[in-house]
Amino acid sequence: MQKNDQNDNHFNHYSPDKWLLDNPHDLISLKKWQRTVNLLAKLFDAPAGFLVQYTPDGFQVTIASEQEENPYSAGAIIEPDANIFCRRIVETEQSLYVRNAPVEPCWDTNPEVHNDGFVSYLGVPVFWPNSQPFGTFCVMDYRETDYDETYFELINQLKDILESDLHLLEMYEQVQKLATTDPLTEINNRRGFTALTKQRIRLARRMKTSLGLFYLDIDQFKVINDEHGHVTGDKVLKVVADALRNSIRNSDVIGRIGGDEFLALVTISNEGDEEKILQRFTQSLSQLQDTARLPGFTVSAGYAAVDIEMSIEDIIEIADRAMLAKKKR
Ligand SMILES: Nc1nc2c(ncn2[C@@H]2O[C@H](COP(=O)(O)OP(=O)(O)OP(=O)(O)O)[C@@H](O)[C@H]2O)c(=O)[nH]1
Repeated sequence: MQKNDQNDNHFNHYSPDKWLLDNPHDLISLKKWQRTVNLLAKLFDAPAGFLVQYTPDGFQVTIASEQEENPYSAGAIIEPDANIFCRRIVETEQSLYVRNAPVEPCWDTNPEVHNDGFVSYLGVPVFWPNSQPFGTFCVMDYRETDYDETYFELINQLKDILESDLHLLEMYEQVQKLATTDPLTEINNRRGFTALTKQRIRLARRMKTSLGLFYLDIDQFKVINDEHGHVTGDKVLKVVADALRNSIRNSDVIGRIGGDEFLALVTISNEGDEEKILQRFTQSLSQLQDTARLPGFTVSAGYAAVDIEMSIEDIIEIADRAMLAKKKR
């Protein structure tokens, strides 16, 4: 079982490793970006303007100016090791102006030059707010060009518009993360868990998959706090969250919904999966408990098969009752 990927069971729509086009969001107006890229091409009297995103998978055209002479459209992906102009920008994090590429041997293997026939390129790096490169904002021409200082200012001004949108997106992500994450264990809080669970139930309805819900509660947690102090109590909570993380799949959802209460929504593919998950949890918990040299403690777990017609609150109630029935006192 692989370590759980925070991106999948948290609300994390954006990261420098994901294509922005695959994660459309109301906050970003792609129409506005389209107008900005069209304007860039128009002001430069260039046949092609682009906003290009870079990820380890390569370069993706996020926006392409809408002109007949432009051979690339939004969504086009170029291999990460292709000798394209944008790659140089991402590597150096510097602007690049090539007036006449065919006379520069370093561009001989650039498909934009030898396949598409582009001659001139001007591009600037676009950054995420954390200073990681998002990609490039650029214009290309089939003719040799001689842009003056005004053009450099212009492309940088237009780029600022795009970067301020990326900033807004990042701030939104941060606020959403704060609102949905338990700061101690860094797993979902009740709000985050409920919202993600609703999504997963909708998906299960469509895909006709089965889900189950675990309700876990640490036994005598008050006594741990009273006898060993709150710092140890906090460590116990973190270890329980880590053991849960280690026992589930990427697409499962875990959360801390109260002081010492946890929930896990899991996909059930085969009969008996729930017992295997619980076994993995118990094993991982005991290992982590030993490593962290924590006082011995146990966790009671209740399980309910999810009836997708029921409300989440009712399903939680059933799992809670199952947990209480097993509670070690
Ligand atoms: N260290 C620590 N303790 C917490 C936190 N949040 C809640 N608690 C404590 O968790 C304890 C929960 O106590 P109870 O609800 O009585 O649960 P319990 O002692 O595990 O009893 P049973 O569930 O019946 O086994 C309370 O003493 C809370 O003060 C936290 O973030 N950190």
